[in-house]
Amino acid sequence: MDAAGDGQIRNTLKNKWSAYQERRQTYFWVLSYLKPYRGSLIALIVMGLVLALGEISIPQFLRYLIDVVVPEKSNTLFFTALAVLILVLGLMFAATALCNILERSVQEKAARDLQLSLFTHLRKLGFAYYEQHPTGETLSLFNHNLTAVQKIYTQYLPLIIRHLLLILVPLVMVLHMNTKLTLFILPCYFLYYLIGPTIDGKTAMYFKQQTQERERLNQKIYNSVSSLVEVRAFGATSWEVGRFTETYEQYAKTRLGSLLYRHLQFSFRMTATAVGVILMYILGSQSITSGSMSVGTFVSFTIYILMIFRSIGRLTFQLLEQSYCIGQAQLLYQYAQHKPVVQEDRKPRFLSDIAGALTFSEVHFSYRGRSPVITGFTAQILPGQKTALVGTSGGGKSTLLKLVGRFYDPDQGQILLDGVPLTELSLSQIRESIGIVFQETYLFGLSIQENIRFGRPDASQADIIAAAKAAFIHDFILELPEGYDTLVGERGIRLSGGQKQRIAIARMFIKNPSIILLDEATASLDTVSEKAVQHALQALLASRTTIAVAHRISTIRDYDQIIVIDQGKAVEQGTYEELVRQQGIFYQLVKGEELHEEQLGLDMAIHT
Ligand SMILES: Nc1ncnc2c1ncn2[C@@H]1O[C@H](COP(=O)(O)OP(=O)(O)OP(=O)(O)O)[C@@H](O)[C@H]1O
Repeated sequence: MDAAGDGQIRNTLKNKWSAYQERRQTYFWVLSYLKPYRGSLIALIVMGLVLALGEISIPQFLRYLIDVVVPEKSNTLFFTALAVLILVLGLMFAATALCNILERSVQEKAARDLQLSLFTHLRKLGFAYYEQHPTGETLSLFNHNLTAVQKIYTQYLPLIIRHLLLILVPLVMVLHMNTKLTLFILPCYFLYYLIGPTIDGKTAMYFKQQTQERERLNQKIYNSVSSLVEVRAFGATSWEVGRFTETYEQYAKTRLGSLLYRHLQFSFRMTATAVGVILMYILGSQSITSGSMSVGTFVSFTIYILMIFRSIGRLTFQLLEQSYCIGQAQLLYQYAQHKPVVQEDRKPRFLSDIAGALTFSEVHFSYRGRSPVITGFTAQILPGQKTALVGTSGGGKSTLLKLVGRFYDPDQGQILLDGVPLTELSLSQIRESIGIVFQETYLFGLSIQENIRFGRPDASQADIIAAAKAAFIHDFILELPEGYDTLVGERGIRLSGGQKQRIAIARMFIKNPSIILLDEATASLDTVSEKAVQHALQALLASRTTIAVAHRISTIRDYDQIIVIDQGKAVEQGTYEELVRQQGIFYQLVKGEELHEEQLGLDMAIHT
């Protein structure tokens, strides 16, 4: 074999080894959530053993009944055997009930702990994770993959031990009863393994594909629901339905393949079992006629053999299912290993009071694997000063806001808050002292009151009303059918973009941060709504440090400083008047906007 072939084999082996290692780590990671419930697990295993021993003892009773009690025609013996049988069955019944209760409780608790730790992790991953991972993918992880992990907890671990026992003990019994017959029959069952592994491999492959297709389908459903309005507005319903059907067909195809191979698996296993059973009856009847085996022994032999076949079948099925479930759990494991892009300092600093001075010193930043977005940005923002960021689209304005909120860290350079690098400050203090108003406001499907209280959960009713008044939304709220208790969102009333923005501003009043970041907060509003929101914003921004990404230059005339950003750098800096006087890029932007507004006015005049 040549060196290239050698290298290929080595690579394949290496890949297989690392895949095995990851599966092993995933399995132990899933099991680690069982640690607090060790006691219950041991009880489950003990109960499983009782059940298995009970099952194993029943054929012995039958043998005794057929070979001893029936020929002797003794009532005493019959009733004694019956009483013992009832006792055993009663014990088995109690053990089954206890097993079920314990199993449920362990499953629920471990799954709850896992879910909780994954949710906490999702919060830690924060903004950067949401930006890079589609919501459908995360939903699928939390629904489908989590259910698969729950299965590992419940059925498999205690059941595997029970089935192992139900194979080994009957095996010893049948070998002891009739070694020759056992050695003839058992290999038949393993006929399955001549072709079984190929079928198993195909089943696993289809199952994996099915999972991937299901994820794609979930994402598609999520996108379709989210884009319902746009799709209708564009009259693109048939295009959307076509795309949906295509994704669904692909999913259905892999699901069918997966089902087909599962059925094949089942049928081949049944055939192999049937061959064994037929052989057992032929050879067994010969042994009875020749007198080398009693009828009772043959009956219990048959039950033990069937017990072995059934338990091997179940065990293989469970091991396979477990292997699929580990495949599913792997995605959750990978997700749990995701490191947040922003890590809190081991000993974070906590400032007693935040004045709100921000310093950007030679900041460089690029999104992972992308070309640089911020390329040496330097600026100074004094406490309470209002700064606007303007510039061409894609210049890095929103990215700078994300860096101030510490959703990402600069690759080089520093951002300081009141003279302390953001990286040294406690993350919770940064989040508390910064308020962000986005272009789109998300309102929870709760009352208006709760939506405002979101800014500070311990706020009183009086604080909420004061905040709503400050945001010029109080009068509007009072006109609603249930005032502050009116539900908003999909199940409640619909609010206009401007009304939502003013609720977001009321939230900020309640939160009372020292720094406000505005990301084109009024860009999508009409002129009337914009005026109302601007009014509320002016009140909010008074004496707070503000950085606003401005869409309309007319809204930032009174700002203390305007920074023009081009390709991640501050290229012009000054007040509105100073920048206009410079006649540089900002001057061009102002002229462009004036021209645009003139054009708009002209168009309106023509149409009216
Ligand atoms: N999460 C992200 N991952 C990768 N690239 C991103 C991400 N967010 C933004 N970018 C890219 O970074 C560059 C700067 O984007 P940014 O949104 O900061 O610009 P902007 O000046 O705010 O633009 P606009 O005025 O159009 O909102 C763009 O090229 C954009 O495609």
